[in-house]
Amino acid sequence: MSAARPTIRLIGLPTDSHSSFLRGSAAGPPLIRAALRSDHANMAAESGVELDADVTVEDAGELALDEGAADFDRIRDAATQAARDEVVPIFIGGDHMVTNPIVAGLVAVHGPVNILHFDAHPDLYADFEGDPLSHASPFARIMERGDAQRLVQVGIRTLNAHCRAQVAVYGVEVVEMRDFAPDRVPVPHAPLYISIDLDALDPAFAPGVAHHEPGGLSVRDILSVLHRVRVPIIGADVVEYHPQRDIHGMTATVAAKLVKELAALSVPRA
Ligand SMILES: NC(=[NH2+])NCCC[C@H](N)C(=O)O
Ligand SMILES: [Mn+2]
Ligand SMILES: [Mn+2]
Repeated sequence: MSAARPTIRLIGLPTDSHSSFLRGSAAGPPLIRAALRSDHANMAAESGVELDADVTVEDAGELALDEGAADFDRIRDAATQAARDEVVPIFIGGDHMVTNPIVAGLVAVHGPVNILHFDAHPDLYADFEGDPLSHASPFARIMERGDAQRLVQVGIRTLNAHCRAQVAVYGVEVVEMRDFAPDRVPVPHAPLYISIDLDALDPAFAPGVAHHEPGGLSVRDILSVLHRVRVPIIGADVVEYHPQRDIHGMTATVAAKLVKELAALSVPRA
């Protein structure tokens, strides 16, 4: 990666076969990509970093997935290849199972990473409905492999007894929604990976998700935390966009805004 001008690699992950309750996020990636390139906006992040000008955007399209067992390896290998190519991968989901193989792939190059995770759910189930690769379990798999030095979770508001026990077992740092303020979030250092489940947002800001959980974050809350990141990220994902639950594409626009702000975090801060 050139010190002067980093490259991000946009990778769509059209998969929702490990979802619970509702499927539909597999249709998300092209709609988020279209919202990112819509003429209603421009490519400037709020920091002033401009995609295409200050950050090269390499769009890899959708990864070929077939809902079979090989999908895990395909996603993991795409993350590893991006790291070896010295580009910053930004994955567009698809459901939250994808973060499990993504982190496995990045760790192969970077070693154990620090994760900043926004979600209504801790996604730490030992397994969910019998599926260890469930979108409700990615961070249990990551923590049990030792792939994370730190896992900081923000916006959590669905902790049941099982997940509270998992938090304790894995030493997860949780900023629950009931305690949230942007400056209360411990922003980890490098190597930093950021995962955003759109249901971290209140349904008023992001109706286009399966799991509507009231009392969530605002878009500005998430941006206020992202703007406190001081190290260039090694990768990120935005997941769980469900087009069929959206209203006038507003959640696709929110997802695209987050992709743009995440891409800007590939640039070292002055
Ligand atoms: N990433 C998710 N949507 N997790 C699924 C949540 C599972 C279950 N409904 C719960 O509330 O604990
Ligand atoms: Mn969630
Ligand atoms: Mn999630």
